[in-house]
Amino acid sequence: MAEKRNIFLVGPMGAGKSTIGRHLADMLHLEFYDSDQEIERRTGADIAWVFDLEGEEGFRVREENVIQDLTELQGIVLATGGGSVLSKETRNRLSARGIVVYLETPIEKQVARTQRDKRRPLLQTEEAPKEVLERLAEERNPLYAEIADFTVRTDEQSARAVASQIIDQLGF
Ligand SMILES: Nc1ncnc2c1ncn2[C@@H]1O[C@H](COP(=O)(O)OP(=O)(O)OP(=O)(O)O)[C@@H](O)[C@H]1O
Ligand SMILES: O=C(O)C1=C[C@@H](O)[C@@H](O)[C@H](O)C1
Ligand SMILES: [Mg+2]
Repeated sequence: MAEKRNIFLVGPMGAGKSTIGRHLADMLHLEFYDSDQEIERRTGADIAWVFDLEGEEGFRVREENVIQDLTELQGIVLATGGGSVLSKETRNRLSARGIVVYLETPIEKQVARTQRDKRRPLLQTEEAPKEVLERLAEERNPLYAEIADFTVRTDEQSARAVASQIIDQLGF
């Protein structure tokens, strides 16, 4: 049987990877996975707890392992964690095992979309969320772009409309 293709969504916090990923999977009849949710399922703890107990370093090891396992599957949509691309191993895996879509959105939108949700430990600091997001963007945006097959903006249309646009660009 022909190999079923995977779609991997990358991009920063609040870009809409989890939300758009669910729509995409529904529309394409593919399985949906989210690396953050998978870490929570495996540990029985939420992301904030994992950061508290194991630090960001421990979280990144778990994230790399989860993505390693999930990229063995076929016919999935995977919403990756915003910092997962920091791992070269993960970037290589994503590039090799599926079509990588970079979801891009302005920092102001990221701030608005993440401000009511306290589940992102990197934004629960003294530093203003906008500054944290700008700092992360500087380091990570080139990494998202490096592995992206194509990029889609998520601030101009609804999540469902973005999913449709992605399907058009995938050509299947
Ligand atoms: N056009 C849109 N596309 C995607 N998400 C949107 C859109 N408009 C509003 N949102 C909202 O933005 C919020 C953040 O989206 P989501 O949690 O999917 O981001 P994420 O990229 O998965 O972030 P993280 O990396 O932190 O997991 C959600 O509450 C979602 O409903
Ligand atoms: O951008 C990041 O580093 C993160 C994004 C989220 O998806 C989670 O993986 C976690 O909150 C860290
Ligand atoms: Mg998410």
